[in-house]
Amino acid sequence: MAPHASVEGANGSVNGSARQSSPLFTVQSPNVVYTADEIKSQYAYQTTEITRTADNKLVATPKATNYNFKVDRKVGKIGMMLVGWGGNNGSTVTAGILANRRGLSWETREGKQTSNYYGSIVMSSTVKLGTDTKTGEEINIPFHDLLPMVHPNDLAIGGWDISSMNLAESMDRAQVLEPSLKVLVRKEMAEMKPLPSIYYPDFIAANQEDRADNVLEGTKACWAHVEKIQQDIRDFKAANGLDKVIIMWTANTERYADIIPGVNDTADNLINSIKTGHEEVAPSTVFAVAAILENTPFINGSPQNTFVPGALQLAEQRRAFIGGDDFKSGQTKMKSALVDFLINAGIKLTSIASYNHLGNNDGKNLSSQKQFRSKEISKSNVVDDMVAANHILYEKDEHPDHTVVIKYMPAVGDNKRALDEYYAEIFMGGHQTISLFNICEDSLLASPLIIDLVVLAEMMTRVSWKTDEEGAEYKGFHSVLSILSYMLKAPLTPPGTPVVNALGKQRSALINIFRACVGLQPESEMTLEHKLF
Ligand SMILES: NC(=O)c1ccc[n+]([C@@H]2O[C@H](COP(=O)([O-])OP(=O)(O)OC[C@H]3O[C@@H](n4cnc5c(N)ncnc54)[C@H](O)[C@@H]3O)[C@@H](O)[C@H]2O)c1
Ligand SMILES: O=P([O-])([O-])O[C@@H]1[C@@H](O)[C@H](O)[C@@H](O)[C@H](O)[C@@H]1O
Repeated sequence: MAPHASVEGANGSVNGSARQSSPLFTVQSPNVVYTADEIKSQYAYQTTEITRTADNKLVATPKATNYNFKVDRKVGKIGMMLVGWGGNNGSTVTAGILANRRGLSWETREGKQTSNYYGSIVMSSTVKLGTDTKTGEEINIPFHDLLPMVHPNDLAIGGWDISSMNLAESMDRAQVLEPSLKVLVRKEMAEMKPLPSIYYPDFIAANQEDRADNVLEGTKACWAHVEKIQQDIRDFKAANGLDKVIIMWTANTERYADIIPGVNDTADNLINSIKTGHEEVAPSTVFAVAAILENTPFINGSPQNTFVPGALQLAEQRRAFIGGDDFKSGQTKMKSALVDFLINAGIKLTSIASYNHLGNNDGKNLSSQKQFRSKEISKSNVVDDMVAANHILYEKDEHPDHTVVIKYMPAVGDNKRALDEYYAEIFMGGHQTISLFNICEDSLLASPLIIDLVVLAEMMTRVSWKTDEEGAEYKGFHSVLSILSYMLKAPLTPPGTPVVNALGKQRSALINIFRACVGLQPESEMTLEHKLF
């Protein structure tokens, strides 16, 4: 008996360019109702409440909370606007979507290569739907078919860059893609030109100045910048006949902004600070404010603290979606899986040394201490939740030594080298040393994450929920889309809620929330049907 089966997507193939036809599956349940426009489900959310007795014993009480979910099935026409469009990631993801849309193949030294979306959890991973009643085999379906999601091939693409290069020139500058592929998309890419952007020199490395030839007037925040970006968004929507736009920051890493009471601590203060030209307001925060005011989801793919408290409060007030921070693409992605495994195996990790060097423009910008510091923070905090969860191995506030080093080495270009040593205590005084050498082709790892973040953020604009209470109205998830954490190093979460970095937990949360939207309980992996004979 084949224990597993993978079912092709509803569009005929997992990565195919065909459009979504009818849904791959339907849920047969009294708790799920399908109409042409919506899927409505009733869902019993099972949790375990912990209380303590007088003598400090734990009491676990199962609890069920009933939710009603509603999914709008109409995807509409969606656009993706990238800040930093002319960068390595921006030009690579654009070329990748064009190639997939046209089903391109090209010659490489290893032979013919066809377009794909490998590295995208949405387009190239599968999820277990259930078990075949006749064969007993596990039925796995493409993640993309779990809910009615936009297909990346359908995305209209635009954006901004402080560099005036068109996307073909940017693609050449990036030195990421094979010439035999570039030639096939060059004409289309050459017609794509980034909109001029805002450039506040103090926020990125001085070594970026030589590419800043496509900038709006003004070197610090002003309300005209917000209004210009808002107008750019509206113009892009109108020019492409879009129903929705998702904005992604894939521009350079900025230095952290100081959080200053009266300046960026509240929505009103932040807006006033922009209007009065306060020099501590970063370009990424100005973009975030403009996106929020346009009720356009804004995702931060870099590590800086774009979402200062005032920006977060504004998003909550406007019920606009934001997410971030910092794509989790290579060294940190591996770390968030490996540390989860080691600690959950009862192995006491005592030291993590993470060195990496890269030669792309990101590396050049990160060679400046203030910008490196932003990245060091996002790369270092990724183990905190896993360590804190195991009080057998670690005393309170005890944690492994953890160091992060990034060096700019132009020769290796976009092919970042990540060298890690994990050192751990094992049984009876033994030690385990794990040494990793991981060549991360940075933009080819980050581009699928950009796609996932855009597709999932757009999906969340069509999901709403309500309780069973009399008169309850459907509403969206919290403005801070922590559901996106799988793609991010430093996941932004609603204020006061925990940060989860463990890769497995992040993926499970994403899948199980989407299962709940169609009335399906989480996949427990218990497979009692195969154990109780
Ligand atoms: N694997 C990865 O590539 C990876 C992983 C995690 C995070 N990131 C982050 O993603 C970002 C982009 O990475 P990249 O390799 O594409 O870098 P890149 O330097 O090639 O591209 C950044 C682009 O942003 C532009 N830019 C800078 N400031 C701008 C502004 N204010 N407005 C508009 N454009 C602006 C630059 O001109 C450049 O074209 C970086 O912050 C990087 O740290 C990358
Ligand atoms: O995602 P990851 O490979 O851990 O981290 C990476 C860093 O090591 C490196 O500086 C650069 O490649 C990217 O900005 C990315 O952030």
